[in-house]
Amino acid sequence: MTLVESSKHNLSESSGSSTGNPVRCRRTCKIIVIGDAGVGKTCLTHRFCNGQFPSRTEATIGVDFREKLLEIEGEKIKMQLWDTAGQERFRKSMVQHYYRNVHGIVFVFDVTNPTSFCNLPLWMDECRQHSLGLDIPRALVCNKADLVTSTTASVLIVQARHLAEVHGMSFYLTSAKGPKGDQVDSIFVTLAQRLKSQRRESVNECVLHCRSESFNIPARVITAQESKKKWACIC
Ligand SMILES: Nc1nc2c(ncn2[C@@H]2O[C@H](COP(=O)(O)OP(=O)(O)OP(=O)(O)O)[C@@H](O)[C@H]2O)c(=O)[nH]1
Repeated sequence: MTLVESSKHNLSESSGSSTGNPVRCRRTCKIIVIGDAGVGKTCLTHRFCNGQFPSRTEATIGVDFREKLLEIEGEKIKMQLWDTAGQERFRKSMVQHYYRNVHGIVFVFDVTNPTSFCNLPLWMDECRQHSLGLDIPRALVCNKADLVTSTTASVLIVQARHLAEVHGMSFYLTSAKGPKGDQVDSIFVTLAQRLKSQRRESVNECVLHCRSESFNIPARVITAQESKKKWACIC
C-alpha cells in the first residue's frame, strides 16, 4: 500500500497530487464511520487522513468528510470517509445520505464506555434498516486503547472480539491518540484491500454467471430473509 495523497472536507472527484499533477483515481470507496457520540470517530478518521491526533475536536454536526488516496497493488483507490454525528439531534436530517452507495462500514465504540458497546446492535440495526447488505465489508473498532486499565475494559474487549467474529467483521483495538498510527491505518487499508479483492471476485462471478446462464444454472443469491437473520443475531 502506498499513500498517494490525503485531503479533508473535500468531496471533489478531481483531486490533484502534492506535485500539482492530477492523480488518476479509478475508484472511490465510500466508508461510513458510525457509533455513539464521543467514541472517537472524528479522531480516528483525522488520524488516518492527517497522520496525527487532532489538537481539538467538537461534536460532529451532520457529517464531515475526509479523504485519502491509497494505492493497492497498483490500483489507486480513494477512501472517502464519512464521519457521522453520534448525537441523534445532529444526525436526523442527514441520515438518508449516509446510507446511500456505501462500500464499507466501520463501527466504533469506546473501551472506557460500556454503553457505547451495548449500543452497537442499534447501529447495526440502523444499517440493516437502510438495506446495507452483508456483502459490504465491515470492521469493528474498539477505540481509546491507551485508556485501558480496568478488568471491565478487558472483558469488553473479549466480548467485542466475539461480536466481530460472529458477524464476520474485522476487529481492531486502536488508539487514535497513541503512538501506533499503523493500527488505525490498518482499519482502512484492510477495507480497501477487501474491496479490491471483492471486486475481482465479483468480476469472476459475473463471468461464471454469464457462462452458467447459457446452461440455465441459477446463480446463488442471499435472500432478504437470510440477510435479516444474520444481522439480527448480535451477540
Ligand atoms: N485518550 C483518548 N482520547 C480519545 C481517543 N479518540 C478520541 N478521544 C477523545 O474523545 C473525545 C471525543 O472524540 P471525537 O473524535 O470527537 O468523538 P466522535 O465519536 O467523533 O463524537 P461525535 O462527533 O459527537 O459523534 C475527544 O475529547 C477526543 O480527544 C483516543 O484514542 N484516546
